[in-house]
Parts: sequence; structure tokens; C-alpha cells
Amino acid sequence: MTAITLDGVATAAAVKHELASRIALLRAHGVVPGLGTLLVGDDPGSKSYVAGKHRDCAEVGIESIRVDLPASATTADVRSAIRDLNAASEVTGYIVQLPLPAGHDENAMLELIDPDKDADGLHPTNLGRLVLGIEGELHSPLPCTPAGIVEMLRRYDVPIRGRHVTVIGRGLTVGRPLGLLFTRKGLDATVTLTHSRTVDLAAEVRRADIVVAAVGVPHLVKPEWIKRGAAVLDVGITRVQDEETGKGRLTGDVDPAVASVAGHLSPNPGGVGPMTRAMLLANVVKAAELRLDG
Ligand SMILES: Nc1nc2c(c(=O)[nH]1)N[C@@H](CN(C=O)c1ccc(C(=O)N[C@@H](CCC(=O)O)C(=O)O)cc1)CN2
Repeated sequence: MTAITLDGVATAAAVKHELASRIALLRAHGVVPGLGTLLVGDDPGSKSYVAGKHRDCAEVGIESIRVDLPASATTADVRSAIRDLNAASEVTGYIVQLPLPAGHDENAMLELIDPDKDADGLHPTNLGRLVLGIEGELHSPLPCTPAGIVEMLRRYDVPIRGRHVTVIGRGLTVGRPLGLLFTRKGLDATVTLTHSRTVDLAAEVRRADIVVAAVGVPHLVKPEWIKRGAAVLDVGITRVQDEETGKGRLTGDVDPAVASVAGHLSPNPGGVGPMTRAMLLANVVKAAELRLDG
């Protein structure tokens, strides 16, 4: 068996194409969607992700507003930048790029974001609505990586209802919200959320129809852990040095040999990452549409 590739680049391109016409309609009605980003420090990964988000905005017609603070920024500086973004009328939604440098309390900073401008769905009000299963009029943006994973499975017709999902990693941006999303009414999966203290990780993965690996441990997930035909989504990414070339390259949490057992496999890079970015754009557009309706 060779797994079908869950192509995040192509799927994200399709999502962006669909968004472009909605953005044109918003603009025709005088609503200009604007994404703000707040980046603190000079982590190379975060810088590259933020740059990508601004490129995506330019591609689809969303304005983007960039606020960069040096690594030496104090918590008071970050607080003040968040207050400014809450007040800026051209910013219809924004994100605080994570992780923040050591010494900043991420949860406290996320709590300062105006929930109506929370483009990442990480404010406690929006995460709370996900817990409560509130949908419809009280629009809550979903965290981008979980939303991207579900969207990709949907577009590849991978069944979710009644299926067993094992998520590796309980982080704020992926594992925790993904467990909530998959168990929501309408998606109806059964989820095992594993973490560093899980006793027999291989056994938990072996029973899964869908496996999501989001820990940042290169090639942790082995082919012998995978049920034949399962869908495997490789989210964690690590920068490693290539032994032959000595150059830096990116590697995922899933051993490439998993392709011989899985039914579907997302590459990394080129899988869930581009979908994360596409779902951020979708959140910004949705929030702008609600302004129009309201
Ligand atoms: N505020 C947030 N911070 C972080 C989030 C998030 O959703 N909100 N998620 C991750 C980082 N992230 C988005 O910010 C992100 C990660 C990866 C990609 C991506 O497109 N990756 C490419 C490879 C990119 C490269 O060459 O370095 C891929 O997978 O093909 C986009 C966004 C943590 N922080």
C-alpha cells in the first residue's frame, strides 16, 4: 500500500481561491479585512511563519499590519502592543505569534486580546465556546491548525464520524482544541489525547483510524504503530541538520516509512502547515463578514 498524499499546498490553494471572491465582495461593500500580527523576538521559525501570513494576505486581498517587538521587550511592551491592536480600526483580526520568548505569560497575553478580533481562536472566550459547543450566531473562530486538519480530511473524503482518533501532543494550538473539535456534534469522532506521560503510546496509535502527531520529535511515529489504511497527519516540525549536506532541513514527527502502511499521509513540510495559514485567512474573512451582517 502507498498512502494517498494529503497535499496541504494544493488544498490551501483551493481554500484561498474560494476566499478571494468573498474578499472581493466584502471590499465591494466597503469592508476591508485586515490581519494584524504581533511578533516578539527573533525566533527564526516564528519570523518565517509571520512572513508567510503576510504573503498569504497579499495574495488574497487582505490588508496586513505587522507589529514586531525586539526580544528585549517587556511584558508591559507586549501588553501595550496588544491594546493598540485592539484599538486599531484597520485591524479586523489579529494574532500573537507563539511561542512568546521566555519570561512572558502567554495565557495572560492571549486573555488581553479582544475576543472579537481573535483571529486564532485562542482567547479563553473563544476556546470556551468550543468547549461549550456554541456555534451559529455567536461566531467563534476555531484554532487554525485543528480547523485545517478537519478541513483537509473533509476535502479528501476521509471519514471522521465514529472513527477513533489518536492525537499525540496536548499543546494549546493543536492537541487540546483538536480533541474538542473532533468530538463535537456533527464530527462525532472518539478521541484519545496522548502526551509525554502516556504509558503505551504505540498501543494508543495502533487502534486509531486517524493519527495526528504534534509533538516535534523527529520520526517518532513508526510504521509498525499504524493500523493498515489509517489516515496519518504529521504536524510537528523540527529543524535538523542534514548529515550528508550539513545544511538545515525540516523534518516531521512521522517516519516516512509510514507511507507503506497508511491510507492517507500528510507530508511535512507541505501538509498541515499551509492549511494552518489558510484557516487563519478564513477566520479573518468570516469575522469581516460578520461586521457586514451586523
Ligand atoms: N499564534 C499562533 N502561533 C502559532 C501557531 C498558531 O496557529 N497561532 N501555530 C504554530 C506555527 N504556525 C503558525 O503560526 C505555522 C507553522 C507552520 C506553517 C507552515 O506553513 N509550515 C510549512 C513549512 C514552513 C517552513 O519552511 O518553515 C509547511 O508545513 O509546509 C505555518 C504556520 C506555532 N505558533
